Amino acid sequence: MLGAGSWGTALATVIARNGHDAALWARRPDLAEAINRHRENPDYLDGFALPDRITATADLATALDGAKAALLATPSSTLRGMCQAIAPYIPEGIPIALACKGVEKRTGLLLSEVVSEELPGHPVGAVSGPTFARETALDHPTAATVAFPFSYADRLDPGRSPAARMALTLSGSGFRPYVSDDLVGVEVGGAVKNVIAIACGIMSGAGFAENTRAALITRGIDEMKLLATALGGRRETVTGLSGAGDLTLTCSSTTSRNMSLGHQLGQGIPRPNCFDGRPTVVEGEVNAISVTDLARRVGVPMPICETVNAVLHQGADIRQAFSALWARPIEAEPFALDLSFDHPAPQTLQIGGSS
Ligand SMILES: NC(=O)C1=CN([C@@H]2O[C@H](COP(=O)(O)OP(=O)(O)OC[C@H]3O[C@@H](n4cnc5c(N)ncnc54)[C@H](O)[C@@H]3O)[C@@H](O)[C@H]2O)C=CC1
Ligand SMILES: O=C(CO)COP(=O)(O)O
Repeated sequence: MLGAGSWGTALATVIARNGHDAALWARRPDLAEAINRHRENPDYLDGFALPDRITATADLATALDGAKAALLATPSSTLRGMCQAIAPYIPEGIPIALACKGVEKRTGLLLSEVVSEELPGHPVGAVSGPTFARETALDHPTAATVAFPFSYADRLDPGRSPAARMALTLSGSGFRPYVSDDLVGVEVGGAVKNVIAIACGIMSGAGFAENTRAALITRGIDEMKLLATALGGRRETVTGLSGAGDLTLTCSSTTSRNMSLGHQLGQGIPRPNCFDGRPTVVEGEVNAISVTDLARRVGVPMPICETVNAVLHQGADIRQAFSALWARPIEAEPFALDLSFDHPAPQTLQIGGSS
């Protein structure tokens, strides 16, 4: 497990609890030492006792020595550098699963494409779904999708496919994996849901409530569907755990860092003061840029993601941006129906709610 943040630690716990040895790579030697000494990750999952089969190390060669599979659980923005760093040590041909979610900012590549570019010759997939780290570590009933493209040989013998083997490794009392061959659909869901969660947070922080959240979730699913299908993924995948499932979780409470960031911004807290000024991984923040860039490139309208990007990165005013989002010309649902008729002038939303 490459990355000893909250998610890497939780997934390593799932694997170790299932009776496998899990090497957990931490960037900082002092954290690796603290994990081994205290059987706890004090920085990212404090108060939770780690299984004995987890061994932390800050040395990549040690972490990957004899590995049967590798999971990448560092922030998406660090992924290419991580792949380059592990290239000399990763055993030939082992499956690599992404546990991080996003689209690369500079290139607009899906994270699996980044891994394949840097580490050719490995099956590359993803583990993605509605999975808060602490609940997963506590073995709360949790379900997620394990997605790898299926080769012809995998179809003939699915039980030996990388997806099935990864799913079997993760499958335990509380953790229930599902298997998919639609990696594109799964990755798009994981990248987009964080941006939509920021939108939900902004609106709740600004004083709006459940109608608004349900609208953003539902229209967010539509944005996911359009991007996934434009990139060759399947619509049905977007209604699964890695799409609608994760979107629902992430947009439901400020346990989500993405929802929480939006909520604080919606309350008028300046970005530098959010999370009390602590640096926090908020994937939707950087992915607001990469997702909207990618959407424009493939010609897909994603107005919610565009609005979040405008607020976070282009200095747009929350009230004006979200008013404009709500006042867009009437559209058809589903999107395919061709509509055109006169539309009234945009109205301004009453941020802070109206009584
Ligand atoms: N926390 C959660 O509930 C879940 C998180 N994820 C995803 O997992 C990924 C990691 O997130 P968390 O573990 O939650 O973050 P975290 O904030 O708990 O930990 C971040 C980790 O990344 C490491 N890191 C930071 N900068 C780095 C760099 N330049 N190079 C290498 N490592 C670096 C940190 O040392 C730390 O181990 C994200 O993509 C997130 O969306 C996915 C599912 C659930
Ligand atoms: O991806 C997650 C849950 O599936 C974690 O969401 P946050 O990064 O918003 O906390």
